[in-house]
Amino acid sequence: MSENDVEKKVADRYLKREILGEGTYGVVYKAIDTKTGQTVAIKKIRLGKQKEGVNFTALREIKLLKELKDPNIIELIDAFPHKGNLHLVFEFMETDLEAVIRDPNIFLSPGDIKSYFQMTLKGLLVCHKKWVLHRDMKPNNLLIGSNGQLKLADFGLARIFGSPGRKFTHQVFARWYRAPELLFGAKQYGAGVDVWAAGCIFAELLNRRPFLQGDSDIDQLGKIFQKLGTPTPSQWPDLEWLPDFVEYSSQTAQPWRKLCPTASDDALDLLSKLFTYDPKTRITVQQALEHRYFTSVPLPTDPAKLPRPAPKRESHNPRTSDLHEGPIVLSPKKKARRVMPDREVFDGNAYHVDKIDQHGGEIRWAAGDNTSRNEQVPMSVDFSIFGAKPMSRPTINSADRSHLKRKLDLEFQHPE
Ligand SMILES: Nc1ncnc2c1ncn2[C@@H]1O[C@H](COP(=O)(O)OP(=O)(O)OP(=O)(O)O)[C@@H](O)[C@H]1O
Repeated sequence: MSENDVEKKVADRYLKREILGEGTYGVVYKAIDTKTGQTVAIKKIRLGKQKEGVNFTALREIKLLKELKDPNIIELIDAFPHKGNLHLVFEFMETDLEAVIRDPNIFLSPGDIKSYFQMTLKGLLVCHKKWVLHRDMKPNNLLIGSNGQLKLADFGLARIFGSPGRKFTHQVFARWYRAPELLFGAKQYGAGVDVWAAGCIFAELLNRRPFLQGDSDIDQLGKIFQKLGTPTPSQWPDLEWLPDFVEYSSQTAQPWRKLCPTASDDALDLLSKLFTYDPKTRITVQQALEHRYFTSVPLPTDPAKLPRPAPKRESHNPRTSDLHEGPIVLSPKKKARRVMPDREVFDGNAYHVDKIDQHGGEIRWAAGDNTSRNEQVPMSVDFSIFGAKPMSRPTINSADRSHLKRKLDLEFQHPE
């Protein structure tokens, strides 16, 4: 049996349904796993031509993700290459935290907020215990299942496939959750970046609106300082050594009570610790979970009782309920909110940060890497070879993504 036959057989296990949307790494579509009958979400990532050889690091890290099994982490059920694309098969999730936060019909009680945030931290703790950072924590990456369980998604993808090009509109939103050390160009960073993002998500749950909405990296820092005050040398001794350090005019911190008026004292205390400027003294996820906020009344709501929006992708539509009919392409509503034309500025510096020394000293996006984030760098995967040296990080530009989408639509129209 040729390698292609093996690939085809694996791919045939899944019956493609409608497109769910398109994210930073490619198109995501709903599918049925014919082996188990389970509904799954398949993320299709273009790999490019095989001439680049093996991306051993990507394979190893995908394997690592597959092994990460936890109630608060989305399960990576399968991963396989097919027709030059890498397909990542995840359990299907009904909705996400962004949809919960934005739904005006949903009232979130203090216990509900506590429950959603506790599940977020529990998922993060599992990642951090395995020395894996999420690096792209934001409410739409926190998926929610039919039983109310919240699960971290898009976990580790930034590290495997590289940080997406700055021209993606998606990145505008990622910025709001970005820790100040990243905005100041830190080359080495740790779990604190996820803790900062978790703080932003917590404040967003409490206020029902994004907490720090900058429209450029510089503006993002401005927004942070405007609320939390400019960091003093005693608060963050190493700040001035960061590569992109610039001095901001001094501002004093606003009281937390004013920033999150509806929060309890315990919630405000936890918030202030999550937003510690110096990453070295920022609270850890473990410490955050041990904070008295989680043991004081009201206790976290049972996940099954949490309010959730109506499932955004019902299959009740008679046109989609028959597996043998052609798929309906659905564009999730929330994407509309993401398009912010003319706001993206490529400053060329602040995203030289995708390096971390958490996994055996590996540095990703080597310093001085001159690969433009706007260029396509094909990645190829050869599942039969191990031990080759890691390749450079690939990126997928928006032209590729449109191409990929067109191709996918064509495949739907002309099933093999
Ligand atoms: N496991 C899943 N179950 C159901 N829907 C999913 C799943 N994973 C992703 N989706 C949906 O597919 C679409 C694209 O998701 P993807 O994670 O690629 O991008 P995103 O979260 O919208 O943006 P970004 O790439 O910036 O995080 C979204 O509408 C998302 O809700």
